[in-house]
Amino acid sequence: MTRDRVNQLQDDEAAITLENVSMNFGTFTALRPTDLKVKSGEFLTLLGPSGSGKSTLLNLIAGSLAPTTGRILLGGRDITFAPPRERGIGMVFQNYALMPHMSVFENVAYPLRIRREPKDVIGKKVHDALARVGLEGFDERKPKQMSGGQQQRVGIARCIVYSPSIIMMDEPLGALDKNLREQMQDEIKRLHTDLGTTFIYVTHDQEEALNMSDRICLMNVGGISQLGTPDELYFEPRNRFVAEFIGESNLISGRITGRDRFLANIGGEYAVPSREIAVGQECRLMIRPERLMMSSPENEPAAGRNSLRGRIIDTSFIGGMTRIQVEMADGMVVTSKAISEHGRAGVQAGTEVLLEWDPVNSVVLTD
Ligand SMILES: Nc1ncnc2c1ncn2[C@@H]1O[C@H](COP(=O)(O)OP(=O)(O)OP(=O)(O)O)[C@@H](O)[C@H]1O
Repeated sequence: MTRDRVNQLQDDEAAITLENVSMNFGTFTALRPTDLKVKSGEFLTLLGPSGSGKSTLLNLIAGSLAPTTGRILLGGRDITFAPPRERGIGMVFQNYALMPHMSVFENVAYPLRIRREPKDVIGKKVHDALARVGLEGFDERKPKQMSGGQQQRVGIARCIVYSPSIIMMDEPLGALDKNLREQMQDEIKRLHTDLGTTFIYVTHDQEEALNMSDRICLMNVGGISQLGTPDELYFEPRNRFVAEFIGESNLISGRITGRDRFLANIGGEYAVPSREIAVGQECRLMIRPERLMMSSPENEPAAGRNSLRGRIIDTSFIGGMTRIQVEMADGMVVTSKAISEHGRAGVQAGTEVLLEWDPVNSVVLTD
């Protein structure tokens, strides 16, 4: 997804607004006071490690939890204490939560029966929903006669059948194997595009979040670490947690010595993108492994580039890319990544190399 697309989603068209929302369980704070605007029509992912507060935030929006402080607005309507059924928010769960004794048709029809829709309308809507998830002809099956992926498609059909204004999915692909997960990621993305509905999606899998989202809300210990597009989080991480959670990163500790100068603690001064940071401020310099260009140690770095010299201590072939670990004379180890080439020479352990990078491809992190 592009930033252009996210910019098209207007801020003032918030589907959900959280103002100062927090959640305590007894003396334990699961969610610190949080502000969040989910834009109408966007695919927003709540990403974070286990225990970071993703499900708590989702349950507050769904109405299965009431916040300790703050307000939750759906469109302009205050729903902070409204019961879940009055919110019109659809949910898809990791464990599918299907009714085992009911057929696929009856499971998907259930939300419409509760809403007392006429029989012929129910028949049409259920078949439309099943067609959208590729389950035509499965009406009479029972959930246990289906694979995990098929059961989750039923879960999704049951959610979209009554056209909720917001669809929330809590680790919906968590129980599926990798290939099926990737296939269903694409299906869910397509569904989001077709429906145009606001999606709020929970996962702890960063690749899934990068692949699917318009924006990612990265959470850590009960708070939002950064909210932004996938490329903002990858290229402009706000702090060390974001830099390490999203993708791989090299972090060099040191301090700022001038407007665009950085001195590493273990020695070596580097050019960095200029930022308003006080001279002397301790910080870390972050460089993504694929930005460290490797070449022969006889080479001189190109003008304006930073460089390190070291020795390869390990390489791992990971398909399209090869990870190369390089140790400097002072013991610091950095990781470089290069496009794999069949039978490539010169990347075996023990080889001396020059690593260089353009300062614009590094980020100074102050916390
Ligand atoms: N009902 C509860 N009572 C007490 N503590 C709770 C309760 N629900 C959640 N917590 C705690 O709140 C914190 C956040 O939990 P939450 O389920 O929101 O995390 P999560 O990011 O969704 O994690 P996971 O990826 O493991 O599902 C955790 O430390 C959890 O133990």
